[in-house]
Amino acid sequence: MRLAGPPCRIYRLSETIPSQKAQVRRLNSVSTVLNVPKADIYRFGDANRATPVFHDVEWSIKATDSWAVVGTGSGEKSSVFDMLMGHLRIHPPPPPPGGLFPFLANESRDPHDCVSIVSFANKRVAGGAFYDYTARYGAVREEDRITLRESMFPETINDLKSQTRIALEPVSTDHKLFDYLAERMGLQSLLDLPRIALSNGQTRRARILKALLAKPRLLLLDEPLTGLDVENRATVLAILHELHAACNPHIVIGLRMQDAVPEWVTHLAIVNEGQIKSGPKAQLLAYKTKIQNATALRGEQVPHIKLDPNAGEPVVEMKNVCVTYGPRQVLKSITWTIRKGQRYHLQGTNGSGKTTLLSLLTGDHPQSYTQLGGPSDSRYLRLFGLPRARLATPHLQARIGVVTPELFDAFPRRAPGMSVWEAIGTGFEGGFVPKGQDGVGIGLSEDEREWRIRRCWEVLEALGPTAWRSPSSPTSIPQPPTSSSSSSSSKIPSPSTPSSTSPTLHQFASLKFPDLPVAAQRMVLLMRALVAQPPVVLLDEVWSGMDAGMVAAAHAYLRTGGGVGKEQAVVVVTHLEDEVPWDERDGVVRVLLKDGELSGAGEV
Ligand SMILES: Nc1ncnc2c1ncn2[C@@H]1O[C@H](COP(=O)(O)OP(=O)(O)OP(=O)(O)O)[C@@H](O)[C@H]1O
Repeated sequence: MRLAGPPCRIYRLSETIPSQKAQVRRLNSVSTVLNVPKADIYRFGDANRATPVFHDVEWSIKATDSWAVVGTGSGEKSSVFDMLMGHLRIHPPPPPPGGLFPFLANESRDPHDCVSIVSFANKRVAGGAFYDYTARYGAVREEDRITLRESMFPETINDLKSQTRIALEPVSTDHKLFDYLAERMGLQSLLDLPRIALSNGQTRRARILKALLAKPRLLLLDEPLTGLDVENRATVLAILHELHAACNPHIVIGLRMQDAVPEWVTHLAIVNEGQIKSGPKAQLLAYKTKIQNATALRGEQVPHIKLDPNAGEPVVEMKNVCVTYGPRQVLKSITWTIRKGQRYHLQGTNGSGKTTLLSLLTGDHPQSYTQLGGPSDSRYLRLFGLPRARLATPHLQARIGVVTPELFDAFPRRAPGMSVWEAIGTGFEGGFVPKGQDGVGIGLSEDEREWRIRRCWEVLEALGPTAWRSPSSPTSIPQPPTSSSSSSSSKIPSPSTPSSTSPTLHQFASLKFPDLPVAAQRMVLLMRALVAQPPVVLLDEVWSGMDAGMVAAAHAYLRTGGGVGKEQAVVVVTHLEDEVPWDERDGVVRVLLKDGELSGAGEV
């Protein structure tokens, strides 16, 4: 049974939260939010003499200041958030009575309920098993029917079998705050949709809203703007600023080194090579820029290659293609021809249908079957010269290299997990299970097998840690397994060229994919998408969560012709133009999806 939500009325923020002034006064009287005395930070279980995660940290956050933690996604920034969540040992510990969070000294609630985190840099999927991320495109299963509104108030969900209420603690009873935030965040019209139907950016906004409803006193938001379009970035930032200014809750955000620092942030904690430098923004911005430039330069130095956009044969032909869910028409009439050699930047606001459009090409969307196929039909979807319905989905998976946020979240991580080598090797078939003794496939001719092994080493060399890791900061990549029982099940064949024999690459290839920091996992999935040199490559929000050095290495590889060649077509989806490896000098075509129509696609 679907429950009607609370009546919708728009409230002003000042009405929805306790008097700002009173709150700020109360906080000022105990004005220290966070206090880390001069201390070393260790993983739990490490002896005091072990190498600390961070040395000599001295960090204090006053309630009146606004902080951002800036760092790489390779583990260091998330370790700072781990420390703030109490998952690391601080030695010597912050002194009582306040401890780490003096402002909570008189708080009646459990401190664990007072400090919460929402991380977009670091999503880990429970259980690690592969799940069918394409479920959101099809008929929604009963258990996936939970609406966005119900997910905000789980106590309103009925048990599927007994049809009685599940006894849960209310997340929040503050319907005023809920209505206010849902309206401002553009979520009101989505509240009664199944939660799994939401787009990536819509889901991210919903996660922030849910965290705010739980009324933490301190909210840590790691990379809260990832995947949001330009307008939503501004809105979310403005809301966070308002809430933070009212100290309800106090907010600390996490940023990548290459991200712009919001205007209202007054202080930075910059994490680099085992050190946390903290202080006023004005004093630390130059330091941040220096680290950023040191890693980003390589990408800039790659020359532009002007591509001939109309040279290749069509690999995708769409005419008047549409996708509807009941009365909701997401794609109205899409006409688009993608040719070999073309580079597209697909633009559009959150929820405009970009992922839906790409899922038609990959065959993941059931409505891809219902589009017609003959060139004389008034609407059709043809892939590689054939009607989509005549192509088996595994055949499409082998011919389209793809990275999307959904695939990243769903990729199998269950223990003991694939090795990096095996994860890359699955890219030849586009599946999720490593195949063959070498992890590059079965039933191959010797030439094909050798070519595949060579390609794995090529992508590892171009996009592996030797291409992006600073030699002075080796800490962020875990060590390879020592026991034979934990080593990879596929044998890693030696490279044929001496340049690829770096021990670092061998070690990296044998690591377990799930053990890698999230940014490195993203690089591995990019390698997987490129390894087979498929005729079509779809890169949807691949750069989010990557460090500047990784983005630079990936851009350089894609632009030099090693990553993708003239026989391949590439579609990049990102909200930031700077993140597209090619620009107008290379012949990139920018297409915009708006109101279900695609503009800028040129020919029919
Ligand atoms: N089963 C469904 N029922 C109704 N609407 C749906 C369903 N599935 C998806 N939608 C809607 O389709 C729209 C397109 O979603 P899609 O993921 O393609 O957007 P997007 O452009 O990729 O967004 P983002 O930039 O946030 O990733 C969204 O508004 C979504 O809510």
